[in-house]
Amino acid sequence: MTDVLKVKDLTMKFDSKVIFQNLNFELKKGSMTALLGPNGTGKTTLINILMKLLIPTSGTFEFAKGVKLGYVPQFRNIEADYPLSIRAFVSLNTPLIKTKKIKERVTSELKETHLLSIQNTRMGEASGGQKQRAYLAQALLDKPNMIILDEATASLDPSAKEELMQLIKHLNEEHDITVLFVTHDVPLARKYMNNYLYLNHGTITQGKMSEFEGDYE
Ligand SMILES: Nc1ncnc2c1ncn2[C@@H]1O[C@H](COP(=O)(O)OP(=O)(O)OP(=O)(O)O)[C@@H](O)[C@H]1O
Repeated sequence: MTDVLKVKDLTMKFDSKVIFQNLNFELKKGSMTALLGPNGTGKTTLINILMKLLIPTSGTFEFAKGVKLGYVPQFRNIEADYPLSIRAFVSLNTPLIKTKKIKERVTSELKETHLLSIQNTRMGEASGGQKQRAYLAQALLDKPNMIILDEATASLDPSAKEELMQLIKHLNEEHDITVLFVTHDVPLARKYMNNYLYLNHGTITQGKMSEFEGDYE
């Protein structure tokens, strides 16, 4: 399998505080990788670097040619009175003038994320799982071939978690989307992911999810 991402000697410091040092890892095309690690070890910092929102102190990273990255944040700050429908929310980043082609893309992603039948429900009234799938649909509109999910299951109930993970599995298996999933949920990662990156004490360990024995203290 080819690499979609190569990280070499990546170091991040905030002033003199070292967050991590000399990280080296690769992600394979079509893999499903959990990025695990205790609170505050730098997972979000690493993702922000990969998304080019932060510049690392030193080291390099390179995505393979043709990699198109999608980012799915954890849903939050959607108040009960939030006025947009699920469909309008998913369409937020599309051009103002909605051509037939754009409308069809939105419909197709709503269908893919099991939201089509409730597309007119207000986001404020939607369940946590529905809101989270709306964020996923938004990211899928750009047709990414790799997605990064940041704690996307963190505040969902067990059945909404399973539905989201099944959907991610489907995207991986049927649409060949490479997955990097930031999570604290080790059982869920064991069930759905095949590899892990464990970020702790400023270094990273990589291996098979079935063999993961991280220390979360
Ligand atoms: N802009 C910044 N300036 C200074 N320190 C920062 C900055 N951003 C993050 N940090 C520090 O870097 C460390 C890593 O933070 P980060 O949010 O990346 O951790 P995390 O592993 O994602 O944590 P969590 O699991 O709680 O989300 C923390 O100690 C944090 O306080």
